[in-house]
Amino acid sequence: MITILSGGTGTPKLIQGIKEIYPEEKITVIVNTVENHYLSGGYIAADIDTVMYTFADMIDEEFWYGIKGDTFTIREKLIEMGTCELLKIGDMDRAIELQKAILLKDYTLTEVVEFQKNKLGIEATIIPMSDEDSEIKIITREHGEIDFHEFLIRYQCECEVLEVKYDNVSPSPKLIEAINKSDKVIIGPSNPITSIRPITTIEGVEQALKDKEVIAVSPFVGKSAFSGPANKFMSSFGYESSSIGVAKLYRSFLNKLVIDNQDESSKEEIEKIIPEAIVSNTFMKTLEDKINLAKIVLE
Ligand SMILES: C[C@H](OP(=O)(O)OP(=O)(O)OC[C@H]1O[C@@H](n2cnc3c(=O)[nH]c(N)nc32)[C@H](O)[C@@H]1O)C(=O)O
Ligand SMILES: O=c1nc2n(C[C@H](O)[C@H](O)[C@H](O)CO)c3cc(O)ccc3cc-2c(=O)[nH]1
Ligand SMILES: [Mg+2]
Repeated sequence: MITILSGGTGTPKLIQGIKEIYPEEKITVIVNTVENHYLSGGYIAADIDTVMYTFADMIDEEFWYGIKGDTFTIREKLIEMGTCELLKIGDMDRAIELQKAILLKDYTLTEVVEFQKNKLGIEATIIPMSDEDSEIKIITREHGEIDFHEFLIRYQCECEVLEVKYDNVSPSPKLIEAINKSDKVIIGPSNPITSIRPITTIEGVEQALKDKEVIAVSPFVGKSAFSGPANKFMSSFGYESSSIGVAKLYRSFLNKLVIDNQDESSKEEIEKIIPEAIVSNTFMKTLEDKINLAKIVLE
């Protein structure tokens, strides 16, 4: 049984490869919940929904959020009536969010996700990192403290990032047990600061990871992330935005780091920080790329 630590965009691509070659019922995914929030009566759990939609083969692969082919009738009517939502939410996606808000009145997020993933025919286990809500804030030079989604969407990540803040939350009931029971833990190429670190800094997680074979895929090539604001977030934490920075951030529990062919020259330096760096193609453009990378992390 394997456990995968996931955020949104990066790890779901790797999951697409893993689920082609590994029994889905033996996969557990622990998902970041740091950005979850209520919006327009629904409960947005962006990274959880991206992981669910990826397993259910309904993810919109242009944006890595939302459901492919979704319509936006409600959004358009809301705008016509003068209500603009920061997030672009499709009608089917909104149904999933509304159902979460309805069920969360009587059930925990862990229970709600279990119910919804079963309804979507998903055999993998999907566990929120916490059942507690938290808020992630970005401290910027230009606008002070702003919401994560304001930073991402309204300001298109263009601010100077001074700090990233999020609450410490308690682990969801099955989190530590999932890590302890797994033969291997895979940290996907998600944003190390806003997707992975919120999981690894939860009480008990780092200790549990130290007893496991942990392999990560770097979300960086050279000094840049493949996509998104990871560069700025790493720098704000004092880590270089590179695979070397990832090795340093995860050094207390990481056994292996998969780095891109273009970073071959960093292998020696990384192996002074963690036991092993594996050099491979880490660009996941095609399903074949994703399967090849999955074979490496499952070895
Ligand atoms: C805004 C975005 O957040 P989110 O959508 O939650 O994304 P993640 O934090 O899960 O992942 C972003 C992370 O993914 C890396 N990425 C994307 N495509 C690839 C790829 O083909 N190979 C590879 N090794 N990494 C990939 C990317 O560099 C990002 O850092 C966000 O925080 O970016
Ligand atoms: O950058 C955006 N991210 C959107 N996201 C993704 C999310 O806000 C973040 O980009 C990532 O999850 C960052 O972790 C959505 C997620 C959902 O679950 C539902 C709707 C959206 C809509 C947007 C959007 O319009 N723009
Ligand atoms: Mg995310």
